[in-house]
Amino acid sequence: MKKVSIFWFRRDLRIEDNHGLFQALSSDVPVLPLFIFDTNILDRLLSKKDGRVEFIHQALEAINTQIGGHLCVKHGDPLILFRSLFSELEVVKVYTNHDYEKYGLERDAKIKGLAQEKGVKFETFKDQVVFEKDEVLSGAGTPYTVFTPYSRKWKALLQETVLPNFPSATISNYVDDKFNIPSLADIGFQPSGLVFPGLQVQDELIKSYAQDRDFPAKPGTSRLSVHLRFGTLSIRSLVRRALGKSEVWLNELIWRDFYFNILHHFPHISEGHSFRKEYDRMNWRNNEVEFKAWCEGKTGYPIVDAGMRELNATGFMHNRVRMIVASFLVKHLLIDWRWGEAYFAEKLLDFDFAANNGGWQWAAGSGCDAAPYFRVFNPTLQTQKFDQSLAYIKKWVPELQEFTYPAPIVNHEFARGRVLEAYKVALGK
Ligand SMILES: Cc1cc2nc3c(=O)[nH]c(=O)nc-3n(C[C@H](O)[C@H](O)[C@H](O)COP(=O)(O)OP(=O)(O)OC[C@H]3O[C@@H](n4cnc5c(N)ncnc54)[C@H](O)[C@@H]3O)c2cc1C
Repeated sequence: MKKVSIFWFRRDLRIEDNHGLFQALSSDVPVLPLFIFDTNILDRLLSKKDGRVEFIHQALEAINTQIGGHLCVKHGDPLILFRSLFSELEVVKVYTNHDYEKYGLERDAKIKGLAQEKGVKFETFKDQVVFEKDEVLSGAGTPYTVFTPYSRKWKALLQETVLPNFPSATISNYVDDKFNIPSLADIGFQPSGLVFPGLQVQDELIKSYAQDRDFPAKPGTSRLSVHLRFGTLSIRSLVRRALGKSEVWLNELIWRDFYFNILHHFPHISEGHSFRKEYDRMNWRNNEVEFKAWCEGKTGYPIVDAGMRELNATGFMHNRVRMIVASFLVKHLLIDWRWGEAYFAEKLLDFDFAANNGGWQWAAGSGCDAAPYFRVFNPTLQTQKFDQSLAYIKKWVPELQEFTYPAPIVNHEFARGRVLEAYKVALGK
């Protein structure tokens, strides 16, 4: 048997500037590039038209074309598949990039254990974030739980570091074998009908990001989140683009690192707990009819309905509107933030556990945020500020002026009083 190494693609679906892939290709041993459609993940998806699966499939086709057909794509349970790969091939080493999520960590520990049993090396690399784990700590050696001091330290560290650019696309030390990629239908999925955002962001957009980013009717944000989610773009390349052009956009990229940092240091958030555990005492109303109205964009609050309809139709929602709909679910309807978190997880193309959980806990006041629970967004004022001409709302709620459009599901002032009381009771204020 010929010796091979395996590079296992996961959230890093690109050839350019890929740390683990670069390390694998730089060794003498030919590399089998591998992707696994993991049935432990796919079997839990509710729709067979899930856009994320289609996005991944397209990214794999692109990689395979770029590397001349050498990409090996499998479908099944990674542990079982690695067991057969280790028996069919003389595998010297498995290379892959770090995963930070609960399932990924447990899966990697099992594969590493199996590799060790078979005498195969298993090594992972930092690729998905700029700084990870214990790299950004306070002077006292503790993790940051508030963004601003974290970002200050992050920026100071960046100044001391040369941000690497791994030339993985320039080395082609792949095995000779060529493979066919299974079709979407082969793995039990169908096209979603969604349009995926492009890979490009113009310098002009980055430069005017600070002025435009809060207005959902404007093309003022990059729409790169799905590419960062699946690694079709390198975070390092985007940080390089941001430097000197927009401090505000750079901060958004740092928020992403920040939430990975929270996930790493506070794993209880992966177990369904509030970041601030006292918030788990909240007594939610959890009215299912109201939850359905929120999901379907039928609350009678146009900005909330527009956001939910955008999400349902495109798999995307503008950040300002994500904050408004999340606040509305939690504060106006008194529905557990975990219900909203789960709905976003099902629908968002860019769904990422760390950012999504962080965003929802921020909205619920239970997260790592200096702003307290009593910030209750007023959807009407938010509309006046950020969609004054109603351009965004009219796009998604065309029946706004018609009698078919529902009356508000709840009165704002009443809801505000109700939620503040509920928080006071829960927190013993
Ligand atoms: C309730 C809620 C849930 C969210 N869920 C997710 C999620 O599942 N996945 C996700 O990627 N983002 C999530 N966000 C953050 C943010 O809304 C999206 O990253 C952003 O809207 C994506 O649009 P964009 O690519 O145009 O971002 P831009 O504004 O162009 O920002 C550039 C990149 O920075 C990162 N980023 C921006 N804002 C944040 C943030 N607040 N937290 C973490 N990263 C950020 C994203 O990777 C984004 O693509 C959530 C926010 C809220 C309030």
